[in-house]
Amino acid sequence: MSARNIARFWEWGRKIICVGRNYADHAMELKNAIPSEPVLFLKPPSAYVREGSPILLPFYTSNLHHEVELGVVIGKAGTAIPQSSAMDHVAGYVLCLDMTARDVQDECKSKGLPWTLAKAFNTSCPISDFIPKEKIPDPGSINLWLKVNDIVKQNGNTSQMIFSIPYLINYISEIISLEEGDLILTGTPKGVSSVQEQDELQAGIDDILTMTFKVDRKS
Ligand SMILES: CC(=O)CC(=O)C(=O)O
Ligand SMILES: [Mg+2]
Repeated sequence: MSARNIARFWEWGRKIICVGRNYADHAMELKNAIPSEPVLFLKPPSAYVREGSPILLPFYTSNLHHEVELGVVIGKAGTAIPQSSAMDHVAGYVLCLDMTARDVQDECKSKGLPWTLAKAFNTSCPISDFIPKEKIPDPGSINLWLKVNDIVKQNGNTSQMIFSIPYLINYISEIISLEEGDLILTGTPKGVSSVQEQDELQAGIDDILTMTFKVDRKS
């Protein structure tokens, strides 16, 4: 049996832990309070979708939003990982979209219900190719951008994150042990907007990588 390859971590079926409201400008555009602690939610591994396959519109939403985010791929397991050694647990990064059925999320929020239907549906986590850690020496200072049909919608820098990557690894691993192949989505900057069937989403990290996805309806 061949050894597992971290560059194909999405095939391992590990956890996807998402951080919400980690950029003040995005929290404010949705009229949410600036959090004093990270806001966490989960997606299942069935949320992954790779370039070449479409993002499928769930039948129960009429307001699907894009959220471009930096994803941190865990390379070494740990519990209660100190901030000082947190980066030793990182294998690399991916560019991610946290696709969100905003109308459904708003309804869940108003009823005090979990965000599962809004955030965890099939294809709700499009991801790029794996980026080895060495290619991003300072993940706390990179530009993330996203265009819909060639129009720029999001353009933010990870320096705007409220909680840094070492802080998030420490905070999460105190509550949920991290395993090799887990992915942490670190939150989105402002500019989220609605996408429609047949839209083309292009996103990138500086001059490091771009990715393209089409939105489609399940046939
Ligand atoms: C309000 C949200 O959907 C939170 C979120 O996912 C984020 O990235 O911020
Ligand atoms: Mg998000």
